[in-house]
This record gives sequence, structure tokens and C-alpha cells, in this order.
Amino acid sequence: MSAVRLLSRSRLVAARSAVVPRVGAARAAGLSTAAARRPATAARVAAPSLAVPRRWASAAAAEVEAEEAPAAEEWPERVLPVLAPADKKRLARQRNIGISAHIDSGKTTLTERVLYYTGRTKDIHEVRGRDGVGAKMDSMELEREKGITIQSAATFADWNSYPPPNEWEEGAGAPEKEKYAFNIIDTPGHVDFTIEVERALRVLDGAVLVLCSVSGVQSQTITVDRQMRRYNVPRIAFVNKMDRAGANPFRVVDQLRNKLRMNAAAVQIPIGAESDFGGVIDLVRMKAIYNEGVKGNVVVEKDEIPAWLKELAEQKRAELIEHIAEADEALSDKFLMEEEITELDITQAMRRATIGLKFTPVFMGSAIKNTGVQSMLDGVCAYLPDPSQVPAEANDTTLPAHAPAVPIVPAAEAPLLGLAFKLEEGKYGQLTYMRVYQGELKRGSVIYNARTGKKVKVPRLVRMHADEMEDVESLGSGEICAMFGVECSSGDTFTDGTTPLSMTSMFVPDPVISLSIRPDGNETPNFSRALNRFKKEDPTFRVHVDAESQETIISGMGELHLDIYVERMKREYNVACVTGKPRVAFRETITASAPFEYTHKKQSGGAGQFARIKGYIEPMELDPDTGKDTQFVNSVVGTNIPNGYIPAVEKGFQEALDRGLLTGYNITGVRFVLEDGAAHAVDSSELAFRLAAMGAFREAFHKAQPVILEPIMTVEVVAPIEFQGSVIGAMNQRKGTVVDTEVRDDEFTLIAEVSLNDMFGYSSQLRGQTAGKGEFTMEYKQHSPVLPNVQKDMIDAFRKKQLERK
Ligand SMILES: Nc1nc2c(ncn2[C@@H]2O[C@H](COP(=O)(O)OP(=O)(O)OP(=O)(O)O)[C@@H](O)[C@H]2O)c(=O)[nH]1
Repeated sequence: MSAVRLLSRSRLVAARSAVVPRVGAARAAGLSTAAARRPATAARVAAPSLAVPRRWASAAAAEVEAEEAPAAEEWPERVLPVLAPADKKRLARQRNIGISAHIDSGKTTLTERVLYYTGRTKDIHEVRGRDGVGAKMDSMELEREKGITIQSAATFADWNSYPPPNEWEEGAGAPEKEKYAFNIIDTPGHVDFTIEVERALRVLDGAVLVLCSVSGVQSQTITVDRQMRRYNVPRIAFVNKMDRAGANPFRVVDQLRNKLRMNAAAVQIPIGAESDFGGVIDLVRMKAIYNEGVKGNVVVEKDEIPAWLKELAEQKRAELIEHIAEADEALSDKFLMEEEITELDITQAMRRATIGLKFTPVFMGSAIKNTGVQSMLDGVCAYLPDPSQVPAEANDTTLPAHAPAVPIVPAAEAPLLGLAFKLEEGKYGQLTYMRVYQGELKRGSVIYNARTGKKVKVPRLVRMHADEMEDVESLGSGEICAMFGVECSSGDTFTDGTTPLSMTSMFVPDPVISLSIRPDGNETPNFSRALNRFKKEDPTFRVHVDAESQETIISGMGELHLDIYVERMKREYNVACVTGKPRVAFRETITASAPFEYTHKKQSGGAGQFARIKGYIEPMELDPDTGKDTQFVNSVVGTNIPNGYIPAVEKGFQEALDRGLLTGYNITGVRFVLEDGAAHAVDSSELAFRLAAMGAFREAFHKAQPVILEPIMTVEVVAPIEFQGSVIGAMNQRKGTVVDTEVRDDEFTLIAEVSLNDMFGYSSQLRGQTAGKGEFTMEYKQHSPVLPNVQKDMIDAFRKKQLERK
């Protein structure tokens, strides 16, 4: 295997540019280009150096302490594998895609079509359909009942399509269609299940953003788009529901441009509209595409474009070329020079621009009317990247956190590196969904959990098809699969034990709502079993026991999120529960810095306790790299505090954060800087320093202008126009700030920012106000300080409760 020797990504770039000029010279000298690509130094690095000692796997279990970690000069030289031609070929026909959108845009309905057309299902079952079967992808009983998607389901499917445009040659005609392997994840649209969307985007290489042709860009579309940007996921858009009254795909394209600041353009135009919608015109090839046969399974392409659409097609084709040219230099040059632009120029530029996150092609159709779905699938093959084209990175767990991340090459020969991105407890035990990033995962092989260092044998490996499965012997890099009987937590990395690499973790938002929970009747082991399982499956679901009331408190992303878990406790674990009133997850923070100098001293016969610490606390913003907004900084110079006591100070600080001093809620956004102190040879202990840190924090916190923060939500209401006045009135009553309103035909959309604390009971109010016709979604925006009078009331109420307890 040829190899490129590297230390960091910048060196990778440098190495690549250093190699390029040598290729021509090598050819002239009769050498293979592979040999020429290998820099001189790498020639001495034999392939086995890819393997690192087995002990690294267990070393990875522990976080590397800064002082233990090797200095930068000692960081190991990195040898990156180069993709073998066989890997490249296989990966070029692999697509890992997510289907994401605002609630009710038709993702599940669309996925049902995809499964049917790819031959995975024999029939189409509708969401909340009359046949009582329910959609294939909504396999959970609850999902089928409510007609919403709760858990994402991964599905494997094959699709025949043309090779991607980068493999075509000008003038050579269309190549034969080939088989692509798709992994599709149907993600939930409700904000309460945001973590499912986050997880899916983390492991997928591209996405289809589904929009409703009438409602266009909605609040959840904005959230999903933000998540896709966070993970650099290239996307194509699909404007669904083209059969609906008021359908207008070009308005949706405008919204993509204006509201999401996306460089987007339609690659199709509709043939007919609303109930007359009959097909689409492909603007690249200028062909009319219709669906015929059983449930639209036969795609008919006609060279003849209906005469009444010719002018619109020409105009929209020009607009498409202009927008791609904005994002692609090669096409832009041709465009400016007024040279002839061929079909291949457009498709190749569109692929480059889409993968480069500079352009979004917009497809359109109607999932329910079986129209336009196959063309969208061809678009996935043509314009979304294969797994080798998406940069992925891992951390070397033997190095400190600031060491450069290591680029991953999805080579089959490299050591195994896989990310367990989702857990599910099924009939046959725990099912762990894994994306293999490099190497190969084989049934029966032994793999290592990089976090715990534990090894485990893979007893069974399956490809998932919603809730059914297909056994496989092995899976290559870039693929998604599920394993049975592998104990782990969501987000764990698995390796073959020969690499110290671990995948970077995902963004987990903090919970915004909590409620107390207890079994209705005697407590059975199933109560804690269920809570433990949910906690492991879902990092946004938290459980703790309140120190004062001794109640079990569950927290999550919204009322629906917690309701679903309470319901699942009853259905899956036979534990009916009684819950308290939902409470908003307030937080406390500081708005100024404050110094501390604190001595903890106790002398009551025998060994005393002595610890003195000095330093300051200050406000801290969320660190986007670590996802943390609290930090302990050790700035001690000298030995006034012996090194061994420093971790105890940090522990005391962490403990102090757990229980706020104003109202008992968590403290966030604080940096604790330890500068100096004193110890006593006999009386100092870890306990004394821990207590000193807690005392110092208490003292400084009150001087640092503390405030209570509350979650502010973005609320989007859609309702018939006649209810606009009363809906706005109710929002004002709830002290909401109206951010935007939009009126469309007979419907309006209102976007407001409202404190979550003022949103309780809104769904029944809206239902009453709009005769059941209004809908709303709510999404967490940020934590903001409560009004001073509210803060005072909350502090008084907390104190009163504490006095009553005493
Ligand atoms: N008119 C029309 N209705 C559609 C179309 N596609 C889906 N629907 C309907 O829209 C509703 C929502 O569809 P789903 O497929 O459940 O939407 P979803 O985006 O998966 O919903 P969540 O998973 O709950 O976010 C259902 O009543 C569908 O029948 C379409 O192309 N045209």
C-alpha cells in the first residue's frame, strides 16, 4: 500500500502539492505514479507502521491529562492510507443520505416511495393510512398511532442510475446505468427529537431537504439547515406536495435563497400544477418526465416538452446555469466567455458545487401522487458525495485535546474505526447502529470500545430495513450497519484495537424541561431499567435524583419528548408512572468576574482541616470546540498548593456548579481560575481543598452579579387567516415577541420568541382559538436572563421552600 506521511492536515496539503510536480517527472523516468506520489520520507515507512501497539486501545479509555501527554515534538508521525482503486470504485456507488425537514412535509411518505421503487417493499402503506398497516419506516407502535416519526430508522436499498457526471466523458454518450447502494435515514421532524436529526447528520454524507410546496421554508427547516451546516452536509432539496392547492416551487426556491441564504436553483419545472400536476421537466437534459404504471413505478422520458412550457423551461434553465456558475469557476469562465455550455458541463459543475456546499439543486414532485421521486433519487446519485468525498476526522486519544485532528481515509486496509451513533433495544437485545469510517467490520471479530477500552465480539451483523434485517458477514468503510449484543453508549467509537484514534463527538443540546416521575404503585426493577436504557439511547434525556426532595427527575427537550418516554415506560416495561408538573430547566450564571481568597479551616481536636485558595471566577461563553461553557483553569505557579490537591479544587468547583445558589438550578457559563493558595503539612487534605473550592465559589458567586436564565423558544404558528388577530393576541398575553408574520392566500404564519415558562397549555389554547385548524412548533433558541422582578420572586420562593424544609 502506498502511503503519505503526515503530521497534520496542513502538512497533508503541503505534501500533496509537493508530490504533484513529481508525477510528470516520474512518468518520464518510467516509474509508476504511485511510487512518485510517495514522498521520499514515506518510502522508508513500511505499511505495518499503520498499526500502533495494542495497548493504545486501553490507553484511549482514559482522558489524557495535559501534563501526561507528550509534547508536540513527540507526537507520532501520521501515516495516512491511500484509497485503493477497489475502494474508490465501491465507494463511488455508495450514498449515505438523510431525509430531513419540517414536521409533516412528507418525509416518511417520500421514503415509503423510495422503498417501493427500490424494490425493498412490495407495496406502499401510508402514514395514518386506512389500511391500518402504517408506514414501513415508522415501525414503533407509538409512531404509527400518532402518525409522526419518533426514532430514525436506517434502511438499506439498491438503486440503478447513471454513473456520477464526473465519470462521464464529453461526446462519449450516456454510459450504462449501474447499481448504487443507499443507506437512508428517515429522521424525525419534531424539535423534541432534534438529537435524532443531529445523530443522523453526523454519520451521513448528504441529505435531501424536503419542503412543502405551499408552506416552503418553515421554522424546523431552518433548524435542520443549521444542523446540516454544522456538519457540512451537502444537500439537494425536494419540493414535495406539488399536488396541493397553492403549490409554488419557485416561491420555495426564493425562500431557500432569502431565508436560508442558500445558492439554490430549480433543476426541474412542474408540468401542470395543483390537481393537474402531471410530471416534471428536467432542465439539464430538457426532457419531460412522467410517472406511469403501477403506483408510478414506470418512468417515461419524452424529448418533447409541452409547447406552453418551452419559454419557462428556457428561462429557468438559464437561471440554473447562472446560479451554478456563481459557485463554480470552470462553468463561470465558460459562462463569461459566452462559450457553448454542454449538458456535461452543467452536471459536472453542479456536482462539484453541491459537494463543495456552494449550491443546492432543487427537485420537485408529489410523494403521495407518486410523481418525481425517481428523478430525485437519480439526483442523489449524480450530485451528492460518496463517502470518500466527505472529510471526516478523528482524535488521537494519546495526545492532548489541542493536537490536530487526524483526517480519515475510508480505506479497507486501514484499522477499523466505527462510530456507534444510535442504540435501540429490540426483541433480540441491544441493537447498535454503526457507521464504519475505515477498515472492515466482520462478524465474529473482536472490537474495542475506545472510550472504555473494553473488547467485545461481534456476534451478529445486519443491514437494517426499518424493523426488518438482513444478516451480513462483513461491512466495508463508508457503510452503515447494525450490530447485536454490543454493549456501549451512543457516540462511542469502536476500533480493532490497533489504532489510538477516536471519532470526534457530536453536539448534544442541554435539556430545557424536566418533571418528577415515580411508578404508580410499588417500585419494580423495571423502573430504573427503563430509565437507564433511555438515558443510554438518548443523550438529551437525563435522569437524576433531587438531593432535597429525593424525587427522580427526568429532563429533556420538550413536553412531547418526555411524554413519549413516560408512555414507553408503560408500553415496553409495564411501569405506569405518575409525573409531576413539567418544570422549565432554568439555569444560573454570573455576569461579572469576582475574586476569591478563601480559607477552609477546622480545628476540633485531632487532625484539623486546612486549605487556602486564591483566584477569581469570570463569565464564560460556550466553547464551540468542546461544547462546554464551564472550565477549571489551573494557573498556580510554585508549590504553595501541592500538585496532588489541585484535582480536589476542581472537584469542589464542579460540585458547586450542580446546585445553584439563587434557586438551586444548575450553574453554567463560569470559568474558575485558581492562582495561588496555601497548604499545611499535617492538616491539609483533599477534602479540605474540595470544601475550600466550594466555599470560595459560594463567596465569589454572590459578588459576580448572578442572574437566572430561562429557555427562550422560537414558536411558529400556522393557522387560517381569520384567526390571525386572536393568535397574535394570545402571543402578546404570553409576553411573546413577534419576529415575523407572513400571509399566504388563506393562511398565515407567525414566528415569535416566547419564554418556555409562558408556553404551558398553549396547544389546547391554540386548538380552541382556531377550531382545531391551527398548528404550532416550538424550538429552543437560547437561555436569556429572566426579568429582575421574576428573579426576585424566584429567589424568595426558593428561600421560603428551604426554610419550610428546615
Ligand atoms: N397533498 C399531499 N400530501 C402529502 C404528500 N406527501 C405527504 N403528504 C401528507 O402529509 C402528511 C404528513 O406526511 P408524513 O410523511 O408523515 O410527513 P413527515 O415529514 O414524515 O412527518 P413527521 O415524521 O411527523 O415529521 C400525511 O398526511 C401525508 O399523507 C404529497 O405529496 N401531497
